[in-house]
Amino acid sequence: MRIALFGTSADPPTAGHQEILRWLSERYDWVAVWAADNPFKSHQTSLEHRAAMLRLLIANMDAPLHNIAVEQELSSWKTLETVAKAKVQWREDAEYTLVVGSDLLNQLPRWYRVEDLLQQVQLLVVPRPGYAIDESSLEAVQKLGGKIAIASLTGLDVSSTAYRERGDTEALTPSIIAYIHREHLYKCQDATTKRFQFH
Ligand SMILES: Nc1ncnc2c1ncn2[C@@H]1O[C@H](COP(=O)(O)OP(=O)(O)OP(=O)(O)O)[C@@H](O)[C@H]1O
Ligand SMILES: O=C(O)c1ccc[n+]([C@@H]2O[C@H](COP(=O)([O-])O)[C@@H](O)[C@H]2O)c1
Repeated sequence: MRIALFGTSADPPTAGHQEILRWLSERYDWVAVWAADNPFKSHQTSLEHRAAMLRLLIANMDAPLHNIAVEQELSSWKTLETVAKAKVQWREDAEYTLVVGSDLLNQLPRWYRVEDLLQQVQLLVVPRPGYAIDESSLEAVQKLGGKIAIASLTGLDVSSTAYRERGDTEALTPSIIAYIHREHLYKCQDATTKRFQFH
């Protein structure tokens, strides 16, 4: 069984995450996704809201995809811990692929006990506009034991930051926009979005 593990800050989840999930679902037996904290970032919304938005993102995908699940109990800021939980949930001998965007390649060597982590997973890097995959970053991760594959998909040119900082609703799907309005999240951005709509 081939399992894709995809953790996200989901602050908020974007159309970019959705596209990656769709792509993974066509290639892996099971796609586990969860909202998590990232110790290298601050988050603007509670983990509970971020997990709820992630569930909505998946529930509202065009085609019903029966092999994607929000496995929120896997969530930990230490991905090593997430993998340990995954191994309890599925078999020890399942093949685990950790999915990250190319923007994380430079951060990865600073992750918690990264060598232990890289021993237990394959790494799939999704190219992201603006974050070229350079040889030296690849080599650094390979030296730590990383078994790296590059996805044939290039991610959309969107980000959660683009929404948080500029109110870029192009990055979001309609159900996430509705949830943000209903729950009064990201207040400044919401005001910006409304102002743009009126002018
Ligand atoms: N458009 C994208 N293309 C490729 N990878 C992506 C894309 N969006 C997110 N990812 C990857 O998905 C994972 C979760 O991303 P994250 O939730 O941090 O989104 P983000 O848009 O990068 O957020 P932020 O702008 O807050 O940093 C990371 O591995 C990230 O590299
Ligand atoms: O294990 C770590 O040390 C570690 C450090 C930074 C990020 N992560 C995880 O990487 C995933 C992607 O993070 P982000 O913020 O880019 O969405 C998410 O599951 C984080 O918990 C994990």
